[in-house]
Amino acid sequence: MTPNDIDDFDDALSLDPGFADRFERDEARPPCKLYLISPPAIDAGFAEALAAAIDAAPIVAAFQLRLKGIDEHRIAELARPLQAVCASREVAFIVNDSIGLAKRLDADGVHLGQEDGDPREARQVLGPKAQIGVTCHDSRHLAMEAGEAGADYVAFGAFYETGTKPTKHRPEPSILGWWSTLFELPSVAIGGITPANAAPLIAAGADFLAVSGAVWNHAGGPAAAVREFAALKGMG
Ligand SMILES: Cc1ncc(COP(=O)(O)OP(=O)(O)O)c(N)n1
Ligand SMILES: Cc1ncsc1CCOP(=O)(O)O
Ligand SMILES: [Mg+2]
Repeated sequence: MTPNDIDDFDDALSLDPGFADRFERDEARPPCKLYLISPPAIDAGFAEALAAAIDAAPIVAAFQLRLKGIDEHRIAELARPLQAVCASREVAFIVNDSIGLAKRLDADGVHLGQEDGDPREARQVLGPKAQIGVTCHDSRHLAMEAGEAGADYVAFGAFYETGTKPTKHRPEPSILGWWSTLFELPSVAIGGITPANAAPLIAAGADFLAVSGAVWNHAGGPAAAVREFAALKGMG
């Protein structure tokens, strides 16, 4: 994809929704992977669902433990079996929001929102191997800042309406193409992504699709959802 193509991408998509299905993702780029986000609340039985989702297709690269409004000690208890599921399957285990909790759990990384802490501090605390991700909403500026601060990926979203959390930023898919043309650092697309609406994001150049509701709330169960994502062009 070239910068000119990127400018035209959203226009073509709005005129012809089938455009993304025919658009060729840059073949030099590795296939797009799935980045699972936990439901906002879980119980001990969730480890089984997580294992089923990961085992459904070899496209799951990462899992983020994103539990809201729960005491950190309880999150740590819930985390252990999930961490074991991920470790045995070579899936990165990422903690949301808290550098301290990521350190305490010896997680593979941490995801930081704009109010969650400084990626440079995360690097100091978690070390050179940690995967540090940063929320960049719909902002090219925030993404470049995150890259300069040493992030391992930049996350754009929410691309679509989502019931998982209230969102106020709505980037166009072309921000993913713009990013991938200029920078090597991987991008993550997030927000209301389903197998039915993911094609434009994959075609535009997303390296990872971060998904919660479409996997855990799928009528056929999480494994069926992951298989549907795996069948999309550009995933692999
Ligand atoms: C991969 C990924 N991208 C974005 C977010 C959102 O993070 P944040 O803006 O801090 O919002 P909360 O998730 O904390 O509600 C994310 N968690 N993961
Ligand atoms: C955490 C987060 N940040 C932006 S949208 C979102 C929710 C992702 O969950 P879903 O895939 O259910 O929309
Ligand atoms: Mg956060």
